[in-house]
Amino acid sequence: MATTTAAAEAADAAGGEREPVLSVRDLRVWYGTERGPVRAVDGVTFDVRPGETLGLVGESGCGKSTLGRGVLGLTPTGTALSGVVDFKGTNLVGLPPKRLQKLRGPDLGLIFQEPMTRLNPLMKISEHFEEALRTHERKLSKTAIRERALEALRGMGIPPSRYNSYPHEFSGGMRQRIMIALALVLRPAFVVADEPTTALDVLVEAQIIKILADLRKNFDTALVLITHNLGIVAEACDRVAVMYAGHIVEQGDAREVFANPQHPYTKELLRSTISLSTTGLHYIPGSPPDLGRPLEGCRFAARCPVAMRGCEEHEPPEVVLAGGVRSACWHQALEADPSLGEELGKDGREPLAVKEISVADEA
Ligand SMILES: Nc1ncnc2c1ncn2[C@@H]1O[C@H](COP(=O)(O)OP(=O)(O)OP(=O)(O)O)[C@@H](O)[C@H]1O
Repeated sequence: MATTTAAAEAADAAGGEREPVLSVRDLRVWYGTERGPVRAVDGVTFDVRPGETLGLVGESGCGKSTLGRGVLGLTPTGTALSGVVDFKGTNLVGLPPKRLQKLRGPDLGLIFQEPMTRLNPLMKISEHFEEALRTHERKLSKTAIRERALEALRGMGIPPSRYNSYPHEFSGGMRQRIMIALALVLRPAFVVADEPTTALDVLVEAQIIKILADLRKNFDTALVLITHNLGIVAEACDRVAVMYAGHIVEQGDAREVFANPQHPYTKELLRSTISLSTTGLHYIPGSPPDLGRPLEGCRFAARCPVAMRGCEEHEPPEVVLAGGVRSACWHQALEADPSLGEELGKDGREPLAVKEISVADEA
């Protein structure tokens, strides 16, 4: 786990949690398509505090990247955004593009998966840093720029002797670390890292995860880390948010959620992970719903091993459980407040026979 900053220690000593750097409330990000809206993010709420790493996990296509880009206002034209993304008191939703552009870099950072598409092959690494720093910190001298850039590169294990090299002269892992250094040289308060290690070998992956964890110590940066790798989340994240079909179904302290998952989807997702104690390969039958269709009820009901009849029609409320974990499942909601059961109707608590899905169905 990452080290605690002096500011975080002071907040702990004062007995309070620090104010979130980013507060997302009921965020919706819908893509406009010919066949109608694709509701990739459909009412999502979470906070990220300074120095905190939030892991965002879930199956492919559940909306993780859209959420990461949506909070930074980096979605394609024709995308509809609603809700609130409060960054240090400013709502980023609906902010004019020019103001958003100004925040990106010095305040808001994004680390992409494919560094080669983001680094200009005709520009030396030094020129990339000069461009980034000149755009946002105009008063810096050339010497100061060089110092800042070399400091950031050193932090990523790139020696100063490579400062004037071109992107193609580096390995894939090194290019990825250069990209991270470029995002961090401006010392942003909030960073989204979207699958930053997917294309890399395990040693480089471990290095990058260590670097991202150290961010907290060095810059007090708040980080949303999008990944398929639950092992990375267990190792590098303070909190975890589990996404399914455009919703966050469970979120809370990473250790707590991994040790004691509450939502049936989280349980299934964790069972699907290969570990040393795995004896057989588990997968979740079926596939997530089509986000291009209006959905009602619990979106996981059709695949949920413990679904009740009412789950199909009625959306489960989010409840706060022991340890501050939030889960949106009727089972936990009813445990917390049995009177909520009225909404499910007469046979609402009867088990829902989940359809056996054959290979032919899925093909
Ligand atoms: N530009 C787009 N236009 C229309 N639909 C899109 C667009 N980009 C993504 N989608 C759809 O939005 C949904 C969420 O996609 P997204 O890439 O955010 O998921 P993800 O969880 O990040 O997936 P992965 O783990 O595979 O990267 C998917 O149904 C996807 O097909």
